[in-house]
Amino acid sequence: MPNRIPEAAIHAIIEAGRRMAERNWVPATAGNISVRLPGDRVAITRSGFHKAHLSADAVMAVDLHGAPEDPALRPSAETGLHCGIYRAFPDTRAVVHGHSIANTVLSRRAGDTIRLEGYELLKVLPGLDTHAAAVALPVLDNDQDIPRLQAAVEARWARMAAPALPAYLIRGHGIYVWGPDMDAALARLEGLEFMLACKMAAISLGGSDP
Ligand SMILES: CSC[C@@H](O)[C@@H](O)C(=O)COP(=O)(O)O
Ligand SMILES: [Zn+2]
Repeated sequence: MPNRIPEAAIHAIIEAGRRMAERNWVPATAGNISVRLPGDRVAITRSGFHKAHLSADAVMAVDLHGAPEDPALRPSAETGLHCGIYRAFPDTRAVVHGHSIANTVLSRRAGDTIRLEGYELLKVLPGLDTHAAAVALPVLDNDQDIPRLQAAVEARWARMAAPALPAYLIRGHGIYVWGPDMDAALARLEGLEFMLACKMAAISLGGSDP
């Protein structure tokens, strides 16, 4: 079957995988990456591939409900979470998911949210133009039942003041971050991971972090 995914989308996904792997955010075969395509299609990583070594063969197309165009290929196990983000946020064109040490450790000891306050890097988030701000990053309980987890995500979004932050954490698992293009999604991911690493370092030093 010919690969009908635009070259630019494949390139963006491969490069994102390399960039996330360089930072140790996608150990083993963890993580998944997607790009919205025209016509209610999504290009997404296939399940079980190492994100440092992606090639065009590791990328496939699904519809906005996660149905593969080629039923012989298995998309990411978490395709339902990507598609849920694209359905909820029509301006979103890229979604990235990583498993860093900081997002895993901090989400395991958090309640419903992780507060990030006073960091210059908050300005990477849409609508924030000063460090004198605070955000509450949602933390959802992990669940291997992805439709049920997506329902919990949607219930949380419904309770959040609009506009929802373009990110959430899954407890002991990882982070989902999205944006209007891959560069924006990766910048938001890097900013959030930096702040989470700072928070973890502050706590490790025996201090607190607001
Ligand atoms: C290596 S375990 C990680 C997986 O269970 C999952 O959380 C993950 O991020 C990658 O799954 P995948 O199906 O390859 O997209
Ligand atoms: Zn994962």
